[in-house]
Amino acid sequence: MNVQDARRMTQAPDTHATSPGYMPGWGNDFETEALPGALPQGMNSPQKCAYGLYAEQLSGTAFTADRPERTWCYRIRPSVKHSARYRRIEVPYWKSAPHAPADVTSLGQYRWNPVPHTDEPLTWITGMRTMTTAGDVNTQVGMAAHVYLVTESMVDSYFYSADSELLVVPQAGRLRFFTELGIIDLAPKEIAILPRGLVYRVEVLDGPARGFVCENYGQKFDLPGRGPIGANCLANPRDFKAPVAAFEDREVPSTLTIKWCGEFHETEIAQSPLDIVAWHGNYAPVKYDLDAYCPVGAILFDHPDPSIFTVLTAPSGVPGVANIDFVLFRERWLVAENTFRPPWYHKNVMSELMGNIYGIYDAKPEGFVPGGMSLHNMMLPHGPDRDAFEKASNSNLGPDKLDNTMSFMFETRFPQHLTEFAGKEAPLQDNYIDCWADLEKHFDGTRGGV
Ligand SMILES: O=C(O)Cc1cc(O)ccc1O
Ligand SMILES: [Fe+2]
Repeated sequence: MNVQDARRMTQAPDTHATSPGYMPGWGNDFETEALPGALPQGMNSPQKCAYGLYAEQLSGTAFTADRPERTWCYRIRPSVKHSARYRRIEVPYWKSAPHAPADVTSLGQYRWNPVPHTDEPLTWITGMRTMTTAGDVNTQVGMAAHVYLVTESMVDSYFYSADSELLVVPQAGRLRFFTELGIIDLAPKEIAILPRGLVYRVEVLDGPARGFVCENYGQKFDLPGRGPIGANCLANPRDFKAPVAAFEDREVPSTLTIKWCGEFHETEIAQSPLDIVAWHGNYAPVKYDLDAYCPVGAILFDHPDPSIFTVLTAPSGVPGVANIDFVLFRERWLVAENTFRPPWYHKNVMSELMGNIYGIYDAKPEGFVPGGMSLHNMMLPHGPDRDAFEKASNSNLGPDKLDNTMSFMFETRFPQHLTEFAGKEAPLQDNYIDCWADLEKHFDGTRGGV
């Protein structure tokens, strides 16, 4: 294809690629071009780039990082070309740490029903509802947990977060993330990571859409070390998919919204910023199918720590203590003998925020419903509800499949603070702690053994 033909192909429709394509592998050094020959070979900064493109680097780690993560982009215009100064805007429901409202207490066991949609049309930006924040966005530690309610596509409107990478966990509906580096379509049972600094717009493919977001202010998510498990199982690198290059050549007045130090700013731009024709590098968005997660568990007795179900971990700088672990409780066989099989009762120095994607969670057969969330904050006791305890203590133990279940946990070393939304507007279950009220005293001091 010659250059003229290739250019024509980008004219109608405006978008060069309308269905996504993906490249497999976690942390690979990818290369991809939407037009042939757009990617310089053997160097990054040629004096003139093919097709009259501009070269621009996106640095996701410091220049001097041991394993730098950066991507070279070949784009129609450099992203510095926008036509207005940044001006502050209000996005009232998207909060950042530190944020601990005085009239909301975070000390407690909390559970919410699914946050319902309303008649209000909401985009990815206006539909973000922060539930908790932890750490400090300015010092780049901690996280925020959000629910998103999205009914409308972003039109001539683009967004990036300078504060964070976003881990997106859909629960209902399908979304398209048209990013600078390509297109990711996302449905429930999949997750995506949108790196810090990457521009995108979000379209509704099948709405309304609801899901969860973990906003990571700190060091990027990585695959956990598998230790004695060895080289396979859990999340395998090849199941992560980065998009192939896709671009738009559209000259329409547009807005670009930036989240920066917890504040939102807007600028005008005369064209679509999604104009990267080719790129190479290892700093890219990815998606992952949670059905590809291969759980490893107890095959004789006892209940291991949930860290065996870690999909991704974001380090905090302290070895073994994560800024965030993303943990998946999916379908699996329970075979442990002579064992209380559900999660045990415990208090944890880490703070556990859980969400239900579908089905029933074994420790909470009632009340923790798809789309719902719970929070067991730092050092606050929790565990199976009364019915789960009685059932698991008395059932005949054969091999048992936990079917139709997918829940997850955002676990952080920092206490999580409820927002006003989480404490006052979201459908908080006021009676949650009653699920433990009927736990009986079984103690009999005259009887040894069981
Ligand atoms: O609290 C929870 O339900 C999450 C959890 C699950 C598990 O299997 C062990 C510990 C734990 O915190
Ligand atoms: Fe727990």
